[in-house]
This record gives sequence, structure tokens and C-alpha cells, in this order.
Amino acid sequence: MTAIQVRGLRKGYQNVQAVAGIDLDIAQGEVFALLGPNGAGKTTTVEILEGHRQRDSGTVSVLGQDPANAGRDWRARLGIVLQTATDAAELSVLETVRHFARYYPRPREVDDVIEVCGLKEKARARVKSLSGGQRRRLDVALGIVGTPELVFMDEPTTGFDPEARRQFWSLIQKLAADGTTILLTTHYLDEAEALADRVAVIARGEIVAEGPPAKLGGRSTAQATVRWVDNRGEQIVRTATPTKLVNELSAGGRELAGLTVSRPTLEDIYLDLVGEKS
Ligand SMILES: Nc1ncnc2c1ncn2[C@@H]1O[C@H](COP(=O)(O)OP(=O)(O)OP(=O)(O)O)[C@@H](O)[C@H]1O
Repeated sequence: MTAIQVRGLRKGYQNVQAVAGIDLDIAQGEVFALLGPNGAGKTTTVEILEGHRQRDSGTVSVLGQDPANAGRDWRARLGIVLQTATDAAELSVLETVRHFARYYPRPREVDDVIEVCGLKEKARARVKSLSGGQRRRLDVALGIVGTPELVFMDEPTTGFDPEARRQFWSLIQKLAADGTTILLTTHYLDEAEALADRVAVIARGEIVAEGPPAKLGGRSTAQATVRWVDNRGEQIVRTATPTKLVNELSAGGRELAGLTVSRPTLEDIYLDLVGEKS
């Protein structure tokens, strides 16, 4: 089943066409990442899907309804992790999560949410005493406490230390394994690669490429780069048949100094795609 379907979505501000005709199909249970440079139109797109922003034109269906006029029941099926951190408050982490849980008809167990978001040690701490990364974890906790079918996350791991990011990734993987659909925006390509079933790259309000991270922009069929060092210096050859080349070079069991075989990384492909458009 389709969780999100978008056709011809457009949204302009005074003098910017922020979203310039986007189509998207995201299946139920899929983890989908929107990538793109600052100002590409990711947040605008996500906010329209959340029902927080009006579109100029196009059709949008999110969990079977148009966000522009969907009601409270629909909203209770969504989880939203906003880009801005939760307001500093006098309440403790536990009280805050408990408070938000009351808004939902089917909340998760509050202690479980706190634990899975890595906030157990901080459960009784005041929100205003948390570090930036811990505040972000609280945002994530509030986004999932309602047992959402679909979670929107705008740059969820900005400000996380490397260990917290890994913990967050395993949280997303758990949610996805339970069938939750996740749409996230991120500037971390390793995050997209680790988490997303599919990614879309947005530049200047348009999708310039879409697909599984391993295949994006012809990545899986791109030529490999073989590098080694011989008495003439560093050698670099691009080839579709790297195994054959390495076999020939190492004929007779000759050891090749500095040998590497590489294919374009997601970052290489991304920079190519985004560079073309900017
Ligand atoms: N409320 C607004 N009023 C006017 N222009 C806006 C508004 N919100 C966004 N824009 C403009 O629309 C364009 C797209 O912005 P958007 O926030 O959707 O980008 P983004 O891809 O989420 O960027 P980032 O990675 O920096 O979060 C930008 O040029 C931005 O300046």
C-alpha cells in the first residue's frame, strides 16, 4: 500500500519557486530519505505533507488523505520530528514524554520510548538542562510516542555525537521492522545509505534522481577506479572490468603496491547530481 503519493507538487514564496513540480510514491513500511543542498525545498515539501504548509498546486495523499484538510484522527497516525528543538522547559524528560503521550489514542509505553531513545539516565532531568543532542533525542521520543504509522523526521541527527547517531539508526531500523513508514531529510549521506530503502535527491525544487542508495545515478553500473603504484608512480585506470585488470596486472603472483579498487560513493554521485543543477 502507498503511504505517500505526490503528483506535480508546487510551492512558491515571494520570489522563490521552492518546490517546482515534485512526484513521489512512498510505500507503507519504507524508509525514504530526501537529500539536497540547503534551500533545495526539502523542508517545504515535508511540511506540506505534514499539513503544516499550503501548497500552490499538485495532488497529495498521505495515509489516504489530503493533508490540507485532514483532521485530528489523521494527525494522530503521524509522528513528526521537527527541525527546531523542543522548547526548553521546567518539566523533566519523563513528564514531557508522558504529557505528549496523552494526546494520542494508542501511545507507546513511556518508559520504553525513553529507553529506546537513549534518555534513561536523563529521565528525571529537566528538559532545559539537556545538551543539544539529548534535546534532539527528546524530539525523536515525542515523535514516536504516539505509535505513528508514518514518521516525518527533518534532519533528525543534527547535533548528535557519532555514538548517538548509531543508536538513532538502530532505533529507525526497529521502527521500520515494525512496519512504520519513515520519511527523513538528512545532509549525512552515510545516514541515508545506512537507513534508506530509497532516496530522492532534490535540487532547486525538483527531484534530480531517485532510487536505492546503492543504485542512485547509475552507481551500481558505474566504472570502477583501479589505483596502484609502480615504478612510474601512481597509476589510475577506470574500467568496467576491474577483476580482469587486476588479474592481468598481478600475473604470476606479482604484488601490487597501494592497490585499491573503488566505485563512486553515494557522496560522489550526490555531488555530481547537485552540481549539475546549481
Ligand atoms: N516561509 C518562507 N518564506 C519565504 N521563503 C521561504 C520560506 N520557507 C522557505 N523559503 C525558501 O524556499 C526555499 C526552499 O527552502 P526549504 O526550507 O524548503 O529548503 P531545505 O531543502 O529544507 O533546506 P535546508 O537543507 O537548509 O533545511 C529556500 O530558498 C528558502 O529560502
